Amino acid sequence: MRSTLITDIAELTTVDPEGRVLTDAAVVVEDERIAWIGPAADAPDADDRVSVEGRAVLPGWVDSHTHLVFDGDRSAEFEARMAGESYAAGGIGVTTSATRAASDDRLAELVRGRVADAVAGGTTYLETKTGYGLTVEEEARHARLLAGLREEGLVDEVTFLGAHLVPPGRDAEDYLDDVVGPMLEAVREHAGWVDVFCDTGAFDAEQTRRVLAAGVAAGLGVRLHGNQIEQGPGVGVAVEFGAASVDHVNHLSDTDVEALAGTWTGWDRASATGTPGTVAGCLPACDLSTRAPLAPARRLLDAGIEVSLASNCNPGTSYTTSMNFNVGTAVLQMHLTLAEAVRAATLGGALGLRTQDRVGSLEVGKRADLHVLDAPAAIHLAYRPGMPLTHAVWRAGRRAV
Ligand SMILES: N=CN[C@@H](CCC(=O)O)C(=O)O
Ligand SMILES: [Zn+2]
Repeated sequence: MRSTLITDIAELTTVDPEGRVLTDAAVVVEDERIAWIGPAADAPDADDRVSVEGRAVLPGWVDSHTHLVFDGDRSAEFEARMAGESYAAGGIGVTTSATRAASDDRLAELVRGRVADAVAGGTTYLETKTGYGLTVEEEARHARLLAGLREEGLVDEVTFLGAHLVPPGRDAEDYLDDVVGPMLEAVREHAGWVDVFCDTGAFDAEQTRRVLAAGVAAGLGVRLHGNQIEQGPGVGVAVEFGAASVDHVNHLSDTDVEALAGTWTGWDRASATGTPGTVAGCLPACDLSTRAPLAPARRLLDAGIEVSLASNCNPGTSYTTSMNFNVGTAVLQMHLTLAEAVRAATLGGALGLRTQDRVGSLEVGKRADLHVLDAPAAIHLAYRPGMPLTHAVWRAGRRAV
């Protein structure tokens, strides 16, 4: 077992249950885990020693919502939106055509490049989805590709999103017969989660229930896209199914907020123990790129709901993997404190992936996922928006950047 002492940390944001922020701190990493955390002056000996020379360190970002398997360009659609058009689910079909035409090698290269960008920006745990295939063969091809990259340790969680859009030219019920039948059968060995875009122009409540029920029967965990375009049934269905996360949540009724809050009654936020409920996944870059009202993260936190921040990297609504940008935006525009935003982008994402016991905070025994900023304090993420602040990254105890 090889150990490394990472020392001369000006500010160490742990995101542990007490929310401790240590100054003049050090961390010892043993293989892929954190073995010790404390004042630099008390640090034990280790095989290797790395000084971060007065920089800030925080847990690596947990990006709990991305769509990285895609080809093609939708910048004209974005430009039209900036000139006043609204976002509509139909654009997914454009990416689907381009993605179907891409070879296995090209798709793998594209995903690898996007993952490399994410890691270079401090992301150490990453979920990603299918959803631009929309035939049995294509969804299976994308799920297989992602499972291969998970084997390699490049991505961490794979989600099946066959119910992203009814492909142009197909009848909805007939398509869903495929989704819950041969498509699910083909992807279930590759994916850990099932997801549905439950919104105007995509799938309604009954269709969503049908897909989620089939996914659960196939042994998959539940997550959902909901309440992005309009107030609708997404949050209600997510709660009904005990989803780990419902993401977007731009348009919420009081009943939606109460329903989400009700899922967190068995969770003790102060000690981060108990039974987690349905995380409200907020996607600030997507909200800006679609000119949607920013998800009400402040209101959700105040109601006792755990919130995550994720990049939602995809070509239609959020073409970025930058978690630094999302965290800065949450502080600047969504009225989260820095501590709340960092927690949402680390432990919040982990809760939404039910991996909070392994990742999402810097605690002894957890995976050594560390993000070193080129700044003395983490508040620089909001104070200097858009600056290249990621200095170094350790992922599972290995230097990745
Ligand atoms: N809203 C649904 N899915 C993606 C967008 C997909 C697209 O437009 O290509 C999202 O999460 O925003
Ligand atoms: Zn999405």
